[in-house]
Amino acid sequence: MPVALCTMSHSPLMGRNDPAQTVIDDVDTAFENARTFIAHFAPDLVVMFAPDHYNGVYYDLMPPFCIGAAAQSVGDYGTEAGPLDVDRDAAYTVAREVLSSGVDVAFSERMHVDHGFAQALQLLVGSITAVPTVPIFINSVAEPLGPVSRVRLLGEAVGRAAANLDKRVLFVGSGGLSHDPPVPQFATAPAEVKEKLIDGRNPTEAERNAREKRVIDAGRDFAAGVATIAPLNPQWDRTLLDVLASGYLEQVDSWTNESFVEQAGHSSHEVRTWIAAYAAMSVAGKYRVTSTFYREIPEWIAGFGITTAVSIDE
Ligand SMILES: O=C(O)/C=C/c1cccc(O)c1O
Ligand SMILES: [Fe+2]
Repeated sequence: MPVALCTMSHSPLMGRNDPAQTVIDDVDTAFENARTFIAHFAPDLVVMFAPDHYNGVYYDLMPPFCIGAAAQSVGDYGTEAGPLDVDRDAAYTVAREVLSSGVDVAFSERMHVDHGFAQALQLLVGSITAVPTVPIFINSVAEPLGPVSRVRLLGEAVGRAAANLDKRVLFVGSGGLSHDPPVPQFATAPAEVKEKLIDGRNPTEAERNAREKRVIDAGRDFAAGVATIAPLNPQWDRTLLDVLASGYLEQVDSWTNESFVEQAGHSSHEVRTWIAAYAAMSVAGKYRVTSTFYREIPEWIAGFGITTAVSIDE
């Protein structure tokens, strides 16, 4: 069965702190093209790699990776809340293959997910229930992180599992590229924030609003050039896009986690989701990137990219 790929940056600041209309139009066109690509491919199953931002997964138990056999969207930033349409059988099959490959992955019968999953599903396929999905969480914010080579191996193992599903599988990666939104760091957070990072599930409406306002304000300041967060790095972003398109994914193995932060900001670790998706795609053989959109969008605190790819042998 054929496989295909779509990777995209997400940003909850879309629609909340927007850039010029011409930029929005370009992004809308790129998403329209991605949706057309996906509709043409007609996936039976979406296997989605995405991070969390302390909305669903906390330091009370922080796995590097987690496969969901059932998942609930928390509905942060106005994204769709409620259960995803998870293909439980496929999730178990994928988990068995990944574990037997020697990549230790957590497994959940009630995974909680945030805008990292929900926004991507809504933008690409219309809703969190539009297409059966296997959600795979990749920790991209909570130190300590394992080496990025493990993410590549996770992706390959998922790709092998997908090949045995007898389904048209679309791999999706949601996150990145260079960006440094004000997501708290455990090591430097004050005690009361630390507690929320350990066990912050079900915040009050006031708590959620305050948190979201802080990020929206940071987007405004960043676009105005007065924020203290790290700059976007379009050169780093383009290099990553080139590496992913080249098919020689082992190149990322030598990239240290420190180099991600230094060059592209703390949340650049979210590109782990893209690396996993491309690695999954690589299992089916050579692939061709069929579209690439890239734009620096400070208002959304994002080096913002969207790519699609198909197998060459398809
Ligand atoms: O509020 C958060 O936790 C994260 C917000 C954000 C902002 C910009 C780009 C992203 O990928 C984000 O997750
Ligand atoms: Fe994010």
